[in-house]
Amino acid sequence: MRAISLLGATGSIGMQTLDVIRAHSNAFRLVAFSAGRNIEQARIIIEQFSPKVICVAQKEDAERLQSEYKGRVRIVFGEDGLIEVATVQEADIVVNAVVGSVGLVPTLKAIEAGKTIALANKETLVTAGHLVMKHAAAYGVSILPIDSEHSAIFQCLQGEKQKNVECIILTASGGSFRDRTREQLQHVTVEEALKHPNWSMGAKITIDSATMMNKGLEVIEAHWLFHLPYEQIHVLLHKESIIHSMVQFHDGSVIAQLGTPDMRVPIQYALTYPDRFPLHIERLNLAEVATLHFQKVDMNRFRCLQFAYEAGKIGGTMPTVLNAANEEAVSAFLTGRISFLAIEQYIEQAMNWHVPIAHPDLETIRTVDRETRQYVKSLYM
Ligand SMILES: NC(=O)C1=CN([C@@H]2O[C@H](COP(=O)(O)OP(=O)(O)OC[C@H]3O[C@@H](n4cnc5c(N)ncnc54)[C@H](OP(=O)(O)O)[C@@H]3O)[C@@H](O)[C@H]2O)C=CC1
Ligand SMILES: CC(=O)[C@@H](O)[C@H](O)COP(=O)(O)O
Ligand SMILES: [Mn+2]
Repeated sequence: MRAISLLGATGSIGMQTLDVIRAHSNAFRLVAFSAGRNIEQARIIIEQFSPKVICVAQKEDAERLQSEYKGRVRIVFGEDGLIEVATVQEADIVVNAVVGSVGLVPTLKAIEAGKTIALANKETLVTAGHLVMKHAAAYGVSILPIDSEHSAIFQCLQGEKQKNVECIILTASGGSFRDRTREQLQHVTVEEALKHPNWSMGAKITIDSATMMNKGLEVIEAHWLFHLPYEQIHVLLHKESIIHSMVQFHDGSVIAQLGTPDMRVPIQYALTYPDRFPLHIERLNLAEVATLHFQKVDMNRFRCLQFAYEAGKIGGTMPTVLNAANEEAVSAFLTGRISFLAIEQYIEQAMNWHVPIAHPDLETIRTVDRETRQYVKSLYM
């Protein structure tokens, strides 16, 4: 029986993780989880899974819940609460499915506590991949990817030697505006941006897919997870999201992982690794699909992807700035304060404003994250 602590249980990845736990209740049990502000959903999860400890974002919500569940569940809140959930003694695996760089410190603390990390929260690796990977190596902890492309690559690499990898190819759907010109992007709405063609996901990542920043974040995530230079990480447009990513080897062989787009596959693989459990999802029928499409990415059309490659290659605190600027700009777009194209404009301005610091420690990362958010806010407030 594997004991799981789940950060971000009320979100898209969180709820699908609960589906997997429910489907294999003989193999997994939920011992702790975190929610943000969705207290109604938190109550349902408490009733179904009877965890030991849960964390919510706000102190008032924690106090209210604690009086409801007195003597049954310990309720904590804020960043200290997230750390408590991430380090709860009973947990073997911590699934990190919160959105944003708020996931960084709980991940570091979970590593220190010796937990296996199943990582969906890509912002953690983008903002401080060097710290996370160094920490994981020092504490002998595995970081298992949940992001579909990285799970695909991880699966393709099983039994392979790192030295034989020529490059990896991340597939990209192109997001909600794949077929629109830059001219047509000027007046797009939040509602249109939130319609991803293939995946049902949280709001922030859906906007990231539309700007292609999602693929940019994934390039940096892949750099850290698979120890590859940026020159060996490629992106290919593939509108069907059936090939989840590929690895090309020095002998010219290309190994790909395919499947219908369903995040329960990579979530479950991270929880069962190195085993595989049955999963009752729609099977891929290639005869029915008949045709798969591929296209070169136009970096001028998808500027955020270009910014991510640049930030990754500069390194130091520049990926922290890329991530923080993106989080702030996406939040401003989602709340109707800036236009869709202003997202990339503010990220570019933040990267031009920042003087990168090499080999930043955690304190520096946190300072740069905070200052970048203030800088981006100053551009539209
Ligand atoms: N959705 C997907 O299919 C995929 C997602 N990912 C990555 O996984 C992560 C989660 O994505 P997704 O599930 O879509 O996101 P959602 O927005 O659906 O869920 C986010 C979760 O984080 C919680 N949360 C939000 N802000 C805070 C905060 N400040 N403090 C504590 N908890 C917070 C939310 O709580 P509440 O709702 O209660 O407020 C919710 O539980 C992201 O990093 C994303 O990029 C990667 C691949 C695929
Ligand atoms: C499901 C998943 O992993 C997302 O990151 C997905 O890949 C988004 O798709 P695109 O960014 O390719 O549009
Ligand atoms: Mn992905």
